[in-house]
Amino acid sequence: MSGIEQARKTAEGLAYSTGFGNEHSSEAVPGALPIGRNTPQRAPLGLYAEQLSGSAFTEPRAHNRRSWLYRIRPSAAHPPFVRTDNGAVRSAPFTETVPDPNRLRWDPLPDPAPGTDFLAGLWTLGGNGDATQRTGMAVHLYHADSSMERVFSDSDGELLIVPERGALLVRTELGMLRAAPGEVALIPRGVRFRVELLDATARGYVCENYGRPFVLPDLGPIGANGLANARDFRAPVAAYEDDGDAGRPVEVVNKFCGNLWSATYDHSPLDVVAWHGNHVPYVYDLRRFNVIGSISYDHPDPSVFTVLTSPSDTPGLAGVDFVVFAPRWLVGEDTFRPPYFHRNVMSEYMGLIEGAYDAKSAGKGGFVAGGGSLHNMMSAHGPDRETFDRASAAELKPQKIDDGLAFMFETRWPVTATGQAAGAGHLQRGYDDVWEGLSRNFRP
Ligand SMILES: O=C(O)Cc1cc(O)ccc1O
Ligand SMILES: [Fe+2]
Repeated sequence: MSGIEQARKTAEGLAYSTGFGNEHSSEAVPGALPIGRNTPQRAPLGLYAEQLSGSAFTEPRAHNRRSWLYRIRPSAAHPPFVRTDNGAVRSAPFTETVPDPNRLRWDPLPDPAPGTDFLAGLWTLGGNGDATQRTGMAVHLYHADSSMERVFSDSDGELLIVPERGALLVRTELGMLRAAPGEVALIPRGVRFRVELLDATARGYVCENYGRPFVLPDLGPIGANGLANARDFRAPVAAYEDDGDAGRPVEVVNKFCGNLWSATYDHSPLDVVAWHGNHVPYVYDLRRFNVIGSISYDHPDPSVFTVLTSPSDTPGLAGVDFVVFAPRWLVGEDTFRPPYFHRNVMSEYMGLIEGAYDAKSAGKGGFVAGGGSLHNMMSAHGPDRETFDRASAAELKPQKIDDGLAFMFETRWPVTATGQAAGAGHLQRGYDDVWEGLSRNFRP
């Protein structure tokens, strides 16, 4: 059986524990999870107890995040990490280019060189903030044709993985997740994981969130239900790798304050037999998103499409929001239905998982799946000319938008491109032209 077939067989039978932000618990071997205490004098079955903290010990209960892991070897037993090649990974602060007020758009990444795993194929587009201050975010893309054999963890932030092509099997310390295009997977800060490919190639986007962990947005007058529902988030159940007494060499790569560091362990660190807690990875199917929109007139702001938000200390002001443009009905009367022209104090990176986006043409050289656009703070954007002309003249019958899945990472600070993104061959030259020819129609 090929590696891909084996991984697919494993992924098919995955079990999950549901809910968002709740306390989960799981044991892969009966009796592995201590009952009634976290650190018994001797943990069950000869395991080592370890706490993994995603928040300061003293943060309010509503923000407090930690998981207790019961593992075959303690994480502390490892050789020194040494710097390794950062590849195409860049981190905040982003200083390779100056922040650009222009609208920018990229075609998809070119195919990866043979033998590229998820980590080698991680390519940073840009970002903001400072990884050492736990502020801001980075936009990465990835392309891969090989499963990781090494293990990765990110001390700088949580990783929201948005597959666009190819399903992934993500083996984490807390268990396995399957994430296919249309789903998103989140790996919390510090959790070690390995990405295996379930298809021949994989491609997608990653939001690295240096700031406060993503949570579900408040619903206000929407009420107790809607948008992304908590019960549709799936955390893994415990699953562990046991290399026996002899062990085996496993490379572990850690992203720390912007650089990659590597150590070769004598065993797999994915050796957690039982765990409980709320600092957990999860997967969410974007097709489960309950879309709320206008049923009278006008185009609502896209904040109604927020799946996850990373709050700042200012109420309503997110470090970064993850927003999805999912299939929905448009029924607005006397309304220009696609996104309006606008200039936004927040900065918008948009990607396309499949099909088309209702503000942009999707043809070659347009906004295509795997590509992305960056509309930085206050930059003027909105429907391209083709969309404006079509939507201004359209007959306003109820209309189902179900030919695409787009998303946005919307962030409070401008996104500064990396040198490789600003100079990329796949940066579209002449993006401004999509707004050319919007004719003067003023007839006083
Ligand atoms: O620019 C975009 O396409 C994203 C967007 C969508 C929308 O429906 C309203 C505002 C907005 O920024
Ligand atoms: Fe916008």
